[in-house]
Amino acid sequence: MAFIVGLTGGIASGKSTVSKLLEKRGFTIVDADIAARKVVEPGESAYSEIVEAFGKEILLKDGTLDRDKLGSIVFQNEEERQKLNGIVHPAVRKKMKEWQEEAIKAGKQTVVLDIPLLYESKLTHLVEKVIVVYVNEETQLKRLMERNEFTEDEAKSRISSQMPLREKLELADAVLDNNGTIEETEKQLDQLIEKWKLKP
Ligand SMILES: CC(C)(COP(=O)(O)OP(=O)(O)OC[C@H]1O[C@@H](n2cnc3c(N)ncnc32)[C@H](O)[C@@H]1O)[C@@H](O)C(=O)NCCC(=O)NCCS
Ligand SMILES: Nc1ncnc2c1ncn2[C@@H]1O[C@H](COP(=O)(O)OP(=O)(O)OP(=O)(O)O)[C@@H](O)[C@H]1O
Repeated sequence: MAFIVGLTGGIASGKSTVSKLLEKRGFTIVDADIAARKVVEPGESAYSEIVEAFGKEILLKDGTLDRDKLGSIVFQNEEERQKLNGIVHPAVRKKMKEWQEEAIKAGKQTVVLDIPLLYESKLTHLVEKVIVVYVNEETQLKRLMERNEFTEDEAKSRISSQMPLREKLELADAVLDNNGTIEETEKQLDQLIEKWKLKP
């Protein structure tokens, strides 16, 4: 039976960076953010539900979601965000289950579920161990602002829409401290792969 590992953290804490390092080592990643983009494509059921709930003004000229516009709505307003989550999350869970089953059928010994909201969405029952990618608040804010070219307010509104990252530290089975260089994170990751005897 495959070993299912949860990978989480906070926005811009380095989950995708760690996922790429795991992929380089042959591990299969099932990425919630990728699933969340897939299930809102035109023609998918979540797409029409989102248009119905938020109106056509959250669409671009080509009919796809205006992610910036929808983001600015939902990260300023908890109720709007819960409305979007209620539409997207069930479809994301279904898509991730499909991808996980495909990986298991292909004989993978480990499957890593990269889920930003693993704790917020109470999904720890889906995994056997949880890795939290940790950065301090200052580093998180700086990297998020730099990556997305957000103002401080835009970045803070996204960060505050999640459980505080330091609280996730207490819940983790393993923590990767990503405040340093990527090489330093990579070293911690290789030690963890060894400790947990993870095989791709
Ligand atoms: C609001 C949307 C359109 C903004 O798109 P955008 O391209 O700007 O961001 P992206 O999807 O790449 O997410 C970036 C990061 O934002 C954070 N985030 C995204 N959605 C949420 C949310 N509903 N609540 C808290 N944090 C979130 C996560 O850390 C995620 O890794 C998009 O994030 C979305 O559809 N969110 C709802 C689905 C969701 O909750 N996805 C997160 C994991 S399942
Ligand atoms: N150790 C590091 N040193 C410097 N920059 C880093 C480090 N780790 C990640 N970054 C950068 O910080 C930003 C956020 O990293 P990443 O995208 O991996 O975070 P994430 O947790 O996947 O974010 P999200 O929640 O949005 O998916 C990226 O621009 C990435 O290149």
